[in-house]
Amino acid sequence: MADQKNLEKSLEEDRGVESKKKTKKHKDQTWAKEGPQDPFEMLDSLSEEKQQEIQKALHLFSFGHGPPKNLQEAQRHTYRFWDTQPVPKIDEKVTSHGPIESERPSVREEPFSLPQEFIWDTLNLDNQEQLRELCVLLNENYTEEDDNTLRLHYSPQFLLWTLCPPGWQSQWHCGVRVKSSQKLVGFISAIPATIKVLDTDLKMVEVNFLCVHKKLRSKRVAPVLIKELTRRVHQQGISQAIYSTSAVLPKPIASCRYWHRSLNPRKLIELNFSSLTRNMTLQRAIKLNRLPETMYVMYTPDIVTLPPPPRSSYQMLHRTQKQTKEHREQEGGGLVEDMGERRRASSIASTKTTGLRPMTLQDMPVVQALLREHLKAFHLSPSLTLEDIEHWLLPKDGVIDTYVVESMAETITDMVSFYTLPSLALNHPVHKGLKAACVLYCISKATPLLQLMEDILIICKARKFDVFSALDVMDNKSFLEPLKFRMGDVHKHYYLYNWRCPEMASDKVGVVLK
Ligand SMILES: CCCCCCCCCCCCCC(=O)SCCNC(=O)CCNC(=O)[C@H](O)C(C)(C)COP(=O)(O)OP(=O)(O)OC[C@H]1O[C@@H](n2cnc3c(N)ncnc32)[C@H](O)[C@@H]1OP(=O)(O)O
Repeated sequence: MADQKNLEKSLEEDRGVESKKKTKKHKDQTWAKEGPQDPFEMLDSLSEEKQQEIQKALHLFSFGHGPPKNLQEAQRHTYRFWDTQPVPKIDEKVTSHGPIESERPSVREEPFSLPQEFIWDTLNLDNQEQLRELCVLLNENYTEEDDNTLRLHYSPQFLLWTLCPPGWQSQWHCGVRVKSSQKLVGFISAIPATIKVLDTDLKMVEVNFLCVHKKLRSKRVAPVLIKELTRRVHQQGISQAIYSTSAVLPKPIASCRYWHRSLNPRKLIELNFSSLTRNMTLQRAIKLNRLPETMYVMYTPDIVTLPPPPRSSYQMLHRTQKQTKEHREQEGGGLVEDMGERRRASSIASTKTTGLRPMTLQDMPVVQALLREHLKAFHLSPSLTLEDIEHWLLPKDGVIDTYVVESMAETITDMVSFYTLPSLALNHPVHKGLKAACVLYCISKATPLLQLMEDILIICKARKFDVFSALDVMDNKSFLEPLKFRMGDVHKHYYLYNWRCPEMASDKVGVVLK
């Protein structure tokens, strides 16, 4: 409460600062000083009350509020900030590829200025309290919920996974705090990545989690965060970045779309995540989305303990509930050991694929080779070291899952990985939240892709995921419709900073930005 008051107070003070900024003397201290004179600058010279009235009116006409949502809006929009950056213009026809600014930029030593009520703070995510603060900022401000029903809910483990991969740098976890209360009100992050664009490998950063507290919106904070992060990345000698947004900015290199497969149709409808179309009743939706009956056994020491499965392990575990019960009664004691490794294993009664199992540490080199070969087909793809594979793909509870298919010849022929993204249901009388699985990579060399993906859906349903989401990138289009995914409303536009590249179709994209 006290924090809230402080923030509101600081925002009022910020307005005071803004009016001071109208004088030439203070112009350098504006949140963002990037563009030529335009109608927005004229708006700035009006009183705060008048500006708010005009903003409300513009919002009512869905015009000029927030960045454009589609290409038509983008063509009418004046990009005050983006038109000053090394990115192609929105209407530019890009036919060549290469850097936009090839000279090494001179990097200023000092951070960009903030109004005096705010300070920069590099977050230390090893510190539990700071990690918690970041969760709070993102969980309360990252999702734009129109109807207030669902809000993304990032866990500390998820943020550590996305923000601290091999080579991460704490200065790229860039926060803004209110000086007086120390409340975290802004954030932007970068992580290192090597991305192949067409045939060029580029060391760059992936930028994500740009977030400004809801009470500080439309005050040009975002451009300052972006410029400050750019400065910090330039300091490390890196001049390119990749990022994705649902907004249309200058200028997408690819435009992708989310698709969703209902695993729990009743809940998704009750939560307004999906809706019933004409001629579709709830019963029909349930029937339509039904998957082969599943029986899921979690072999963890505290749930059920079994002796080592035989070499052809996962087949043996495909048994009926009755058989499993009998087996449990006969055996008991001992931990699941597979190929000498103590581990938590899972099995599904009705999956079809022989040898489908969770990935382990020993699989890493083969998975790396499989991915490397698979990603060659795309125009935009990451190069992943063994350390990256371990970080990004090795299963972590509630964060990332990877399943592989081990053939009788003991080689890994196929793999599917997906991460977990929970949402919180706000003020819902029955449901607390929603659990989504989001696919990263699907590679099928021996198993038909449709069969493999159906098995993954069965696993996800048994593991209580409510929905399985996929972008229409890589080969995903080939299984989306056959497996009854429905096209979502949200687009994901991909961008490169300081790199010109002709637009590519979504199925040429081999990178999934979290
Ligand atoms: C070499 C290294 C380079 C590193 C940097 C590479 C570039 C990285 C780029 C960042 C990649 C991020 C990837 C992700 O994280 S995408 C996720 C973005 N975050 C959210 O959607 C969370 C909820 N929203 C918010 O927190 C705010 O609405 C944000 C912070 C998004 C904007 O705050 P606000 O609404 O208060 O606006 P403003 O008055 O401060 O600023 C208005 C200006 O900002 C432009 N804008 C609006 N939204 C975005 C957006 N998502 N990416 C880039 N620019 C954006 C907008 O067009 C306008 O510029 P222009 O139209 O006048 O030109």
